[in-house]
Amino acid sequence: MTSTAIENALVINGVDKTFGATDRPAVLQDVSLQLARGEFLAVVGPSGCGKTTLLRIIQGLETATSGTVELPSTTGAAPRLSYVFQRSSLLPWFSVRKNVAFGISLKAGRDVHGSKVARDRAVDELLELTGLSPYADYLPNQISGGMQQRVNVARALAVRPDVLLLDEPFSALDALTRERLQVDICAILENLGTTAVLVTHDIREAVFMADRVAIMSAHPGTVRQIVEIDEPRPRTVAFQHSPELAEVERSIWRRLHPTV
Ligand SMILES: Nc1ncnc2c1ncn2[C@@H]1O[C@H](COP(=O)(O)OP(=O)(O)OP(=O)(O)O)[C@@H](O)[C@H]1O
Repeated sequence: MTSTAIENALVINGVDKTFGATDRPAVLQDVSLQLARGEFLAVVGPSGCGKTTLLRIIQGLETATSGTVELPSTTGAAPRLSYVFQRSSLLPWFSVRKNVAFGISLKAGRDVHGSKVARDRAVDELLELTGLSPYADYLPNQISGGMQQRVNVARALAVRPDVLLLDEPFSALDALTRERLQVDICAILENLGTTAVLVTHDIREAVFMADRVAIMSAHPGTVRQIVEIDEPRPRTVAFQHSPELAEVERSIWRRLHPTV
């Protein structure tokens, strides 16, 4: 494997996807994307263009009809992927702490922490990083929707994923909670150097959080353009409401609505 390939955490090459019979229209066509380690890519596009299907193919929940998805490993160990969904997927009878720890025990066969002490320390650090320490002993139904999504992210990060997949993670939240989480999760991923792919309908969110935004079109779903976001990370609240962000947001919106 070349050093360029190893520097990439994810390489998607010419992925096509057709559900069912091959004479059905393709959902994805010739999708190619590369993510450098630590990079944050957002994917935007019209409803039904195949964004979730693409994440599911990366995760291995669907197989591509053709094309490849590679997760180059630097250590020889199998790469780890974590997925955060739109809605909270916490176990209601487990405390916040146990839910985060559960993320690790789920992948016990590939434990990255080595010992129980190291695992407990990793959970403590994640609770601290995500601002959840005061709520460690609460049950999911005793905390807000925003806090529940923090727990979901902490649980996904507990296995130290090589690539974190985020599928509309904030869309069920109110605007203020969403903005706060965008800032905090951005800072956490930057701090940990986590490579991430975010699927979102919210162009502003994509521009605020990502290093690059892939714009997809539908029928078939394909990557039309990739926009570099020329703003250092971690991103600040000032950038979230800046004219620069609004301008990039507008230009992506226009590309998604060429006839308006
Ligand atoms: N298991 C499946 N079987 C058949 N068709 C499917 C399956 N999963 C997805 N599709 C189809 O693939 C297309 C893309 O769906 P997908 O959910 O990936 O789009 P999306 O861009 O994420 O949409 P949205 O933005 O509305 O969430 C849709 O037409 C959908 O009906």
